[in-house]
Amino acid sequence: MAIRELKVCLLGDTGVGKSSIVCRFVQDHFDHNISPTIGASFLTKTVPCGNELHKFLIWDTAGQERFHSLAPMYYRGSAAAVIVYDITKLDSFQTLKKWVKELKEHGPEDIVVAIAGNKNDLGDIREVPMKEAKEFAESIAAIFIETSARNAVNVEELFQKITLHIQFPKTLFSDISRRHVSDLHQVLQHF
Ligand SMILES: Nc1nc2c(ncn2[C@@H]2O[C@H](COP(=O)(O)OP(=O)(O)OP(=O)(O)O)[C@@H](O)[C@H]2O)c(=O)[nH]1
Repeated sequence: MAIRELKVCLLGDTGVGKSSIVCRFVQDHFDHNISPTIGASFLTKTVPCGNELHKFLIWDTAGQERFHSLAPMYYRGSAAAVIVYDITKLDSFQTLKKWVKELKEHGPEDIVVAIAGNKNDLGDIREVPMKEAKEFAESIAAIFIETSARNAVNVEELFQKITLHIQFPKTLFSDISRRHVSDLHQVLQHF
C-alpha cells in the first residue's frame, strides 16, 4: 500500500490545547497537567485512507510569544495548518486571525487551513460564539470544527476533514458534488 506523507503543523495561542489535541489524536490520551511546549514537538500517526496509507507528520508548535519567530520553519512545506483557539478565550480567537493573516502572506500557497475551536466541553463559559467562528472560517474557505481534546470530541474528525480536503482540493464539504460521493464513502469507511 502506498504511503502518502502529510506534513501538518498546529498553530495558536499558548494554552489553547494544541498539544492536547495531538496527544488525543496520536495516543488517545489526555493529560490535565501537560506542560507548555518549548520550541515545537514532533509526532506521527499513520491512518488507512482509501487505497493509501496517510502518514501525518505533525509539528506541534509552541504558542508562547517568544517562540513565534520559529513558526515559519514548521508551516513551510506543510500540506495543512491547524489553527487552534480556545472557545472560552476571545483573545485566542484574535490571535487565530493573526495566524491566518501570516499564513496568507508567508505560508505555502495551497496550504489547507483548519480552524479548531477547542475546549468545547467548557461551553458554559464560552466567549467565542460558534456561529461567528464558523462564518469566519467560511470566509477564508477553511475547515471549521469545534473539538474537545479532554472528552475526545471531534479530534479524529478534524484530521479526517484535512485528509478529505487534501484528496479533494477545493471541495466544500457542505456542497459535495455527486461524482465525489462514492470516493468519499470509500475513504471514510477506512477511517
Ligand atoms: N477543559 C479542557 N481543557 C483542555 C482541553 N485541551 C487542553 N486543555 C487544557 O488546557 C491546558 C493547555 O493545554 P496544552 O495542550 O498544553 O495547550 P497548548 O496550546 O499546546 O499550549 P502551548 O504548548 O503553550 O502552546 C492544559 O491544562 C490542558 O489540560 C480541552 O479540550 N478541554
